[in-house]
Amino acid sequence: MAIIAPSLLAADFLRLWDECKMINESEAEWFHLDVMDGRFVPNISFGLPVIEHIRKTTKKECDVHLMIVEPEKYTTAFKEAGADRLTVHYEACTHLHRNVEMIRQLGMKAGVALNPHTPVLLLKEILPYIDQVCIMSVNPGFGGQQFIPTSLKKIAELKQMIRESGYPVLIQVDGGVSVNNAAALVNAGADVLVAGSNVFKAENPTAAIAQLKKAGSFSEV
Ligand SMILES: O=C(CO)[C@@H](O)[C@H](O)COP(=O)(O)O
Ligand SMILES: [Fe+2]
Repeated sequence: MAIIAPSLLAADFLRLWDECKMINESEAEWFHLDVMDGRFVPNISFGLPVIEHIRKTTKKECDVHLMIVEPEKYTTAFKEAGADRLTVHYEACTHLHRNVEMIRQLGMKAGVALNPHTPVLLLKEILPYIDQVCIMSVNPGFGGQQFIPTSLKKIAELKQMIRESGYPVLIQVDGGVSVNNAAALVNAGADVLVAGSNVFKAENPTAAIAQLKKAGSFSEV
């Protein structure tokens, strides 16, 4: 059964209270929060003050996806803002091991995200030190993009690597996730489905979350 993590990026920012309430009352387990700095990605989203307020409003796990350069400078600040899970990009870290150790030492779950062009094999040595991998199935920076189909193969390859490693690392897939590809993603090995537009832009977001949950529960393995 996949974990559902709606991404706030697609929410109506003038109605954040209602959007949070909707997530709180839904079947979603995590709240995915995309932080963009206009340097690592060509877009700027939101930062610490928004996360602080989301933290006060939701009991769901706050899963923060940092699309920023030098993420190590802000690890403590995101912990203080209320992040339960903190994901940094492989491509943004020179000292990835040091960064994920710091995240864990502060009591958060540590994640590493991979851009679509980055091979999963590069994560082999870091698997013992992390809790989740975020496979980006679009180029990071924007919501509402088309799912890149080769991501399915990456998920399957990573699943195999994780099985062989013996470490309990979750696979998250982020970008273009919908009820149409949820079952295929879970069958390939995804444990967590992040969905922005397909939840918040739906006519009935609560029902869209329930549909994702249902689609993600049909596993062939
Ligand atoms: O990290 C990102 C984008 O960079 C994502 O978390 C998006 O917010 C997903 O949005 P959709 O593709 O589901 O609309
Ligand atoms: Fe994200």
